[in-house]
Amino acid sequence: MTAQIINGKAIADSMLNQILLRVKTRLDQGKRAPALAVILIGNDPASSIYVRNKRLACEKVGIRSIVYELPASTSEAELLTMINGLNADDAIDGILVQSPLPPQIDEKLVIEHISAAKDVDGFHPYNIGRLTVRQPTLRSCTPFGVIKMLQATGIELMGLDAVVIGVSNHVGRPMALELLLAGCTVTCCHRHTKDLQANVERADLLVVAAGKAGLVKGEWIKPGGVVIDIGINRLANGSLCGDVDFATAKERAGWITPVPGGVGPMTIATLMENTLLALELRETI
Ligand SMILES: NC(=O)C1=CN([C@@H]2O[C@H](COP(=O)(O)OP(=O)(O)OC[C@H]3O[C@@H](n4cnc5c(N)ncnc54)[C@H](OP(=O)(O)O)[C@@H]3O)[C@@H](O)[C@H]2O)C=CC1
Ligand SMILES: Nc1nc(=O)c2c([nH]1)NC[C@@H]1CN(c3ccc(C(=O)N[C@@H](CCC(=O)O)C(=O)O)cc3)C=[N+]21
Ligand SMILES: [Mg+2]
Repeated sequence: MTAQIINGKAIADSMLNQILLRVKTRLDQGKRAPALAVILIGNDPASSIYVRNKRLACEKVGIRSIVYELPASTSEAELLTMINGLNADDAIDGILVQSPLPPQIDEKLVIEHISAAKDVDGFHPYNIGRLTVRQPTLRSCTPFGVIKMLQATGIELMGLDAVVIGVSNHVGRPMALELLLAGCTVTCCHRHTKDLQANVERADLLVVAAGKAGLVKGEWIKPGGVVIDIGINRLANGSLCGDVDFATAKERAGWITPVPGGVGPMTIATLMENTLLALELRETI
């Protein structure tokens, strides 16, 4: 069997078109455009590319973006002061601090400092808690983007045996919570998992977010299963790949996402939607 490729880029583009229409409607009604503040600290080349992609997406959908580029030497106190200002600024709807951060800055502290109502990454413990108790508000962009991608593809999630590899706060954990909310039976795998292969082999739906090229062998995939590869790895030749051996996995899976062109564009489209939602939610209080 050869898998159907899930075209995340196309699904994300149609989401962006719908967001643009919603923003235009606001403008026609005399309301203002949403605004996203992005803080980039230091000059990690990958982070610079992602931030540029976020700014381009904002331009496509009519969201005002303000990118703050701060030196790698920025202190934690300086960053927290800047966040205070953005939290208090009524013209700002979303605040995103690009990770990773330099070692002198405690990421947990920074995330908790962002107003939960402006946490368009969905990383704040309040927003993670909302998802945990089945009352999601602002949902983490990558996991929620994966759910939207599966819905757009027409894949029924209720009752599936889902296996998530990777349990980070930003990706793996909220992914497992999203799948639980969607009615899957969820298994979480990590570095201490005894038999990764055995878990993968029984997955109707496999979601991989480890950041290790070649971690999942194509031969492990359950025939006809759904494979979502969140991993982004840059190879020595400059090309990108995921965590799953794509060429072999696609000969067994029913559905599979490519890297690039799979989950990445969905993450960015969901960030745009969250920014609009953050504005709408603040308008109702
Ligand atoms: N497509 C997109 O939109 C996005 C892609 N990414 C990509 O997704 C990947 C994961 O990101 P992130 O969660 O932030 O990464 P982290 O490094 O924070 O977390 C990786 C997780 O994978 C687990 N892991 C690592 N190696 C193994 C292994 N050999 N076996 C089992 N589990 C393992 C780790 O386990 P342990 O906790 O035990 O160490 C950890 O839980 C990266 O490639 C990143 O670039 C990230 C965000 C968005
Ligand atoms: N506060 C914060 N929020 C994030 O959401 C966040 C972050 N920090 N730090 C880094 C990770 C990574 N991430 C990606 C988003 C889009 C693509 C993406 O668009 N990828 C394209 C390829 C892009 C390329 O060519 O490099 C694709 O997969 O098709 C990738 C990775 C968001 N992250
Ligand atoms: Mg991480």
